[in-house]
Amino acid sequence: MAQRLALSDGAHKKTASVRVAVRLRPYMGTQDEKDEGPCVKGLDSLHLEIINWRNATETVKYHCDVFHGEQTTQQEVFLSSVKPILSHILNGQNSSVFAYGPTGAGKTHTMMGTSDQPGVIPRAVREVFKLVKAKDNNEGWDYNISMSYLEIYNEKVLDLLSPSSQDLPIRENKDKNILIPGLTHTTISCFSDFDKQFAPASLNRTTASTKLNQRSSRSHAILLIKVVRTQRALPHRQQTGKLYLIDLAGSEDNRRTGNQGIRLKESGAINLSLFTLNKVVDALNSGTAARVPYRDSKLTRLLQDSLGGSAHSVMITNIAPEYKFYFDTFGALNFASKSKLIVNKPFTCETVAVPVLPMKRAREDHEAGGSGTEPQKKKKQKDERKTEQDGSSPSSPFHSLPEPSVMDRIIALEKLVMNFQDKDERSMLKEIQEIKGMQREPESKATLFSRLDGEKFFKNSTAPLQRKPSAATKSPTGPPPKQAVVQPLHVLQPLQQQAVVKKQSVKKKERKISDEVELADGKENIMATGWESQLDVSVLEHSRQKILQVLNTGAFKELKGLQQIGDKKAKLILGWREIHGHFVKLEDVMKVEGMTAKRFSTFMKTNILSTMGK
Ligand SMILES: Nc1ncnc2c1ncn2[C@@H]1O[C@H](COP(=O)(O)OP(=O)(O)OP(=O)(O)O)[C@@H](O)[C@H]1O
Repeated sequence: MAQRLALSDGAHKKTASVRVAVRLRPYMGTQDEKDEGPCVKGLDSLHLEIINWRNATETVKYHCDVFHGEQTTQQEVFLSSVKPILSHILNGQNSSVFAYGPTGAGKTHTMMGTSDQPGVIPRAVREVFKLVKAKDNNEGWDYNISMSYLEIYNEKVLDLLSPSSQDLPIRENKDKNILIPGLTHTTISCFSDFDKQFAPASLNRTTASTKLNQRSSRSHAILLIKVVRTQRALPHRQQTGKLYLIDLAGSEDNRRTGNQGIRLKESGAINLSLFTLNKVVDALNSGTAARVPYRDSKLTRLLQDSLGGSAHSVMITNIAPEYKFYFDTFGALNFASKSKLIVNKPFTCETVAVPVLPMKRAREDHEAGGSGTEPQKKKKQKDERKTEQDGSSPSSPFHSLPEPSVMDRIIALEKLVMNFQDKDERSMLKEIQEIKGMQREPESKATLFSRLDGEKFFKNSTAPLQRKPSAATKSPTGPPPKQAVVQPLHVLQPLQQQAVVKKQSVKKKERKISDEVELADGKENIMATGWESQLDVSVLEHSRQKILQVLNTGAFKELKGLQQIGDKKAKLILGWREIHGHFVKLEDVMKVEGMTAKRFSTFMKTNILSTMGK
């Protein structure tokens, strides 16, 4: 029976982390009807930046193990991100490469490629044969290479090499190897052998056209290349290494894909498994003994070896530059930065028992369907059923999962960004927030600009990432931002405008809330009540500007710092801002859902009083 030997003894002591590469596909104008320009761009081979959703004049910077820009070739992606982990499978260890990212971002292109530009899969298989050939006769081992190819479609495991087969079960043996009884294993002796099997089997994969991708993969495709090497001499040691090459289906926002009916059901399954993948990463990252929910989806059950398990893993996060992919890109980058923290512990899967061959056959039989004794079988079936009751069965109602609202997602993402920024970046963020605070004080203006101009924040001289001005997002004021981790270049509204209290001649009937105040620029203001007219006009206006500034630039927490604003209102304000841009005047807050005139009046009164003197 194959045993796992942890490489944690003596000289072999080492761990392998999940290597995270990010690949940005070229901008495809046709995918972006509004032609708003890219929302994300690379900075160097390790960094990229994306426009901050809260303020289009700011950017958020990410760090990854490798960044592949738009011009990167398939060959370069393979050489830098994939080739280095392939040799492990010749030593009985597992390796895995998986492409993750939103639909239409280039996962299939990266993994499969085209005949002109072959992707990771054909290149990796060629390389495995090359490595085996180089070793073959010199070291006294015989090598056997085989392939299996499956897809997970609507939470069903389907054999792509035997398309007529039904949903296959997933099992785990006592050595924690993941097995799929009934799955075809085909021995391949050269690359063309592989290609003969792989090319037609790929056509069996479920694809369909959606609004975001004409040929969208509706399933997760997993190619398994298994290398078994057996020592010719006694004691006939045998090592089994597996290479998983995984093209995940894309995460989807069905408001944009326009999915309905069967596409919507597929999408539910795709999003559920990716959501579970996220939970698995979270659990692994927490570093506690918390249960890792591998069993909650077929995908994570199969990837058990690849994440936090025994594999050397590379995750290629594919992202798209167009604005319509913005939130998916943001989510993918945050997921990538989480996965980067996982540390895998590589094992060698080796048999030392003699005689080797009968036991090997028994093991193969086991994988081919004859798995385990009857009582074991029953127990495993029970486990499967249990998993299905947990909600991962094909018939489980995916749509009944609570879909977080857009704002919940945005706020969660925001939290993630704050959590996963590099420490240095976090401290810079803090510093920048302080500068933002200073911006609120007109007397600090001069200091602010002198600091912003300083070397400390803007060392990079490349052109800043800027959204092309569109009606909804035009920044009202200020020069284009220079480059920084997060760029706070929201320039001040003029403060301390002269206000004149008009004679209180308007009847209360006509002005339900208040008397009338007219600003020097002629704007009408309907919030001042009797108590306000007692205040110094400049103090009043100063408070109003402060409140307006928080409403326009405050994050969730700062909004909640305002009187009368709870979680729900803060989210609604963020949502309003996202859609409409800035509040031009305070009264615009009444356009936010649930902010009645009466509430607005109380909101103003309490906030003006609380900001006075600050
Ligand atoms: N690096 C690239 N260079 C040129 N074209 C690319 C690149 N990446 C992706 N494309 C093109 O973009 C389109 C979408 O890519 P692809 O189908 O690979 O996306 P996907 O992420 O696999 O989507 P889905 O999850 O919906 O299957 C395809 O037409 C593909 O050829």
